[in-house]
Amino acid sequence: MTADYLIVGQGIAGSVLAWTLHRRGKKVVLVNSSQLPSASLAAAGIFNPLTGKKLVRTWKADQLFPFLNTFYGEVEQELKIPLLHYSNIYRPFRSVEEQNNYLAQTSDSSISPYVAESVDNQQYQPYIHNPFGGLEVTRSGWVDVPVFLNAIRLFFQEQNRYVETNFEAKKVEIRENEILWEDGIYGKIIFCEGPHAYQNPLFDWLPYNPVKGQVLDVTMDNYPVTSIVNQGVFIMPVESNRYRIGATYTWHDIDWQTTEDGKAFLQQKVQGLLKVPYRIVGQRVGIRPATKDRRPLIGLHPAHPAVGIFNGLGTKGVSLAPFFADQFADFLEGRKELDPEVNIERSFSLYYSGKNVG
Ligand SMILES: Cc1cc2nc3c(=O)[nH]c(=O)nc-3n(C[C@H](O)[C@H](O)[C@H](O)COP(=O)(O)OP(=O)(O)OC[C@H]3O[C@@H](n4cnc5c(N)ncnc54)[C@H](O)[C@@H]3O)c2cc1C
Repeated sequence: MTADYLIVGQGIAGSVLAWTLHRRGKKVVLVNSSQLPSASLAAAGIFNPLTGKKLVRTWKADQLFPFLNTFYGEVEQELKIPLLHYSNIYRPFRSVEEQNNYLAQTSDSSISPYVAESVDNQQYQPYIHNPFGGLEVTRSGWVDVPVFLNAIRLFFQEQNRYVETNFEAKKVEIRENEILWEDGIYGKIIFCEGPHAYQNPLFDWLPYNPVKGQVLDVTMDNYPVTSIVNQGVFIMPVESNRYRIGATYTWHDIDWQTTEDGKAFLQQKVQGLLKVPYRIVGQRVGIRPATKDRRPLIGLHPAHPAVGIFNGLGTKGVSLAPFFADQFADFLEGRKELDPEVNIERSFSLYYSGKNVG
C-alpha cells in the first residue's frame, strides 16, 4: 500500500486531519492545488468561545477549546513555529440596555468561565468608542493560519508525501477496501476540499450553504491595543502596526472576487468603533464552507466505505477542526462512533433520493 490515507485539500481541514492521522502513526499523502483559492487563506484565524450579538457560548466550546490549545500547542512544539496568539476579545457595549443584558448573562455558569472578572475600560478610550464600557471574553485568540498551512505543507513535502495538482475525483478507481490513484494504492481517500466540494461528483448532494466573506488588511500608527476588539466587526492586531478588520457575510454573490461593497461595509462599521485613522493595504476574500444546519459534514460515503469527507467547518474552522479530526480518526480506526450531529449519515436521504443512487 502506498499510504493509509490520501487526503485531498490542504486548508485548515486537510492540514489538521493529515497531522492528526500522521501523529497516530498513519501514512498520509496530501494533495492540494495552490491554483485553487482557499477559505483558510482569507481567515482571520480567531477562536472565540462567546459569539454573536446575543453573546452565546459557541457550540461545544467546553470540549473544543481545551482541545484546540493542545493541538496547535503540540504543532508549535513539533514544527518549531509560533501559531497560537492568546488575546482577550474586548466587546464594547452598544447601549445601556446591552450593558444590562450582557452583565446579567455573565452570571450564568455556562458563560462566566469565559468572561474576565474586571475590565479596564479606560485603557481603550483613546482608541475605541466605548461610552457604555464593555466586557472582555477570555480563552480566546487567533491562530496564524498561513504559518500553520505553510509548515504542514513543508512537513509533508520533506517526506515526499505531498502532491501539487488539481485532483479529479473521476480519475480514481474506487474499490470496496482501497483506492487506486495514479500508480498508488491507498486505504482511504478523504476529501477536504472546503467550498470546492459541491463540484465533487461523489459529494455534490450534501446540503452546503456557502457564505462569502471579506476582510481588510490595514496599518495604524497609533493603536497600541493588544486585545481583539469586536462589535459586529472585529479589529485584530497581527504584528507591530498591522491589523485585520473583518468580516462580511454574504450569500447572494458566491464568488472569489473582492468587492467595493464589502470594503465600504467594513469601513462604515469600523467608523463607529475606531477613533484612530487607518490605511487599507489589502483586501481578502474567501468562501466559508458552511452548511444548511450549521454543523460540519464528516463521515464515509453511503456507497463507498473507502471514501470519506471532512468538511462543513463554516465560520469556525480553527476551533472545530482539531476536535473533530481526532473524533474522525477514532471513527476511521473503528474505535468510536461519530457525533450524529456531524455525521453525514444525517443527509443520506438526499443521496438516496437523488440521481446518484447505485
Ligand atoms: C473572511 C473570512 C474570515 C474567516 N475568519 C475565520 C476566523 O477568524 N476563525 C475561524 O475559525 N474561521 C474563519 N473563517 C472560516 C475558515 O476560513 C474556514 O472554516 C476554513 O478555512 C475551512 O477550511 P477548509 O480546509 O475546509 O477549506 P479551504 O480552506 O478552502 O481549503 C480547501 C483546500 O483544498 C484545496 N482543494 C479543493 N479542491 C481541490 C481539488 N480537487 N484538488 C486539489 N486541491 C483542492 C483548495 O485549494 C484549498 O487549499 C473565515 C473565513 C472567511 C472567508
